[in-house]
Amino acid sequence: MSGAVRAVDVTVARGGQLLVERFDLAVAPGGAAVVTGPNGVGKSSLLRVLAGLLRPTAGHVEREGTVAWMGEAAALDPECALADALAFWAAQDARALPEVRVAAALDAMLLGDLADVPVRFLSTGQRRRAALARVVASGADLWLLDEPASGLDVGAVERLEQLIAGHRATGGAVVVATHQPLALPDAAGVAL
Ligand SMILES: Nc1ncnc2c1ncn2[C@@H]1O[C@H](COP(=O)(O)OP(=O)(O)OP(=O)(O)O)[C@@H](O)[C@H]1O
Repeated sequence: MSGAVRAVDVTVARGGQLLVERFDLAVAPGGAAVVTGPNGVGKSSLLRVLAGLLRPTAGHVEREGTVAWMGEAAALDPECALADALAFWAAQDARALPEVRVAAALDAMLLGDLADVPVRFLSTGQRRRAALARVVASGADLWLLDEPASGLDVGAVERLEQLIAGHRATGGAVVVATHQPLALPDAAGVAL
């Protein structure tokens, strides 16, 4: 696995407001960056630019590998059992053995007992863990995570930190926007 992202001289403006000006960032395979700053400063917007979902006003972004994006909504079918909803996306990602990937991702986020429960019954924190399981099951090289720890209990935050460490150990790259402190060794800090 080899994931990476590089932002070169990136400027981001939204709604006539300058959010990020002449920004540079390089996250190599195995690397991580943590984006912090007050509400409305532009963290999500920057992550969207890194993902290619939003065009920068100036500058450019280079990505290496496949990308998993985790935003506010998990986009898991509320009527489906959790494992089936995750398997749908794992299959879209054209990876081999989606069911095996989903089972491993559910285990990784301690959701195995909820595999057959419809998504609409999940609690806030369980939904967040399900969204993370979707990222894990995607097998993507570059993870872009917007507030992944929001609503998670202490144990789930530790799981998240372990998942990110494991992803990086295999050559994956991670950029996280967060208000909550996360233990991500050697991560580059980006304070907006
Ligand atoms: N589609 C849009 N059109 C115009 N302005 C927008 C749009 N989306 C966001 N903004 C504005 O851009 C600014 C940055 O928003 P963004 O969501 O990137 O902030 P953030 O740092 O992630 O905030 P938070 O910590 O609250 O999640 C805010 O002032 C917001 O109102």
